[in-house]
Amino acid sequence: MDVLVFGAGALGSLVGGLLAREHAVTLVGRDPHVGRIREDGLRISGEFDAHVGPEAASEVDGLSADLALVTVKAYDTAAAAAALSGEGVDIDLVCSLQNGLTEGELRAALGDRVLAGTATYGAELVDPGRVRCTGVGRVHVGELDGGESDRAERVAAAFREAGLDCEADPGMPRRRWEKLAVNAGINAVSALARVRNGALAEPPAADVAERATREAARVARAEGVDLTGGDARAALRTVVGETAGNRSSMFQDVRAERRTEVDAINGAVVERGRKHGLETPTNRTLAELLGAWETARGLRPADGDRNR
Ligand SMILES: NC(=O)c1ccc[n+]([C@@H]2O[C@H](COP(=O)([O-])OP(=O)(O)OC[C@H]3O[C@@H](n4cnc5c(N)ncnc54)[C@H](O)[C@@H]3O)[C@@H](O)[C@H]2O)c1
Ligand SMILES: CC(C)(CO)[C@@H](O)C(=O)[O-]
Repeated sequence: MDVLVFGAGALGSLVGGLLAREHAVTLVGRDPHVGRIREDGLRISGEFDAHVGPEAASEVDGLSADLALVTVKAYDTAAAAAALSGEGVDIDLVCSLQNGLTEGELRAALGDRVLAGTATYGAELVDPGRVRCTGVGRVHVGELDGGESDRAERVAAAFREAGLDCEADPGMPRRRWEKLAVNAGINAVSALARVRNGALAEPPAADVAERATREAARVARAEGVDLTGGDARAALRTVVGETAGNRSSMFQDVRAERRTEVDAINGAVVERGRKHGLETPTNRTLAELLGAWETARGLRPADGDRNR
């Protein structure tokens, strides 16, 4: 399979680098990472030990692929969608492995070529040309609206050929919403309280996290997804327990003074809830507080366009 990875940062470099052991891969990213990969290949450390030689580019013009994986941060999705739907690029299928609800933007630009994906691998870019796998997880891929899918099965088989743990899932809407509900509970709460995930097992942080997760499950049900508040809270507690020693990605972003994905996580819960006439006060407060911090730090566009 010819695979293009749009957004060769931590996750994209890890997944793309592992796929490059078996498939023709082009990593699309930015210098100095792209330049180093061209000169010396990509080194993968941590849970894997590999030195691979994918193609690397900083533009998609002139590229073609059977599959494009989208691994930019959620707030760069619009730019990814615009690039991948451009005239100079020829892509058959697109699959996001991002956190947050980003498929709407991708589908608007790329139509029914878009598959849903989730990834629970842990990745960290340690230096240009070097990525570390901090945890072996699993990739799930499937139709945005759910159902059996030959094309998702083909993608999953290609991932497995390269030694990645990957399954096609006919229940991607529920899987996406459950992951969103867990991220809604963990990420902003841990980032604002400046605590590792394990601190969300105890009140009062646990109460805030559970409220955010329960609100997300209520919105999911309004969207037609079969996710109870109890199931979502059970998933939250499991992930908090399994990742007790981790700093969430949003806590890491705040520590590094980077823009967070709060708009695509808690903000998405608020916006989808509003469409259904549902109040989501905990998610709204979390999104507003992190938004205020990002604005004060000059990290988000001043015009209020959340997705730029
Ligand atoms: N890192 C992980 O362990 C992990 C695990 C699961 C899910 N995720 C999700 O995956 C997504 C990516 O996370 P990450 O940690 O890899 O982020 P990252 O910031 O390391 O990687 C994103 C990369 O995209 C590049 N990029 C952005 N716009 C671009 C453009 N127009 N052209 C070329 N390159 C561009 C950036 O330069 C950056 O290197 C997020 O939604 C995150 O929540 C990450
Ligand atoms: C599962 C998770 C919350 C663990 O830290 C992760 O998705 C994250 O940090 O974004």
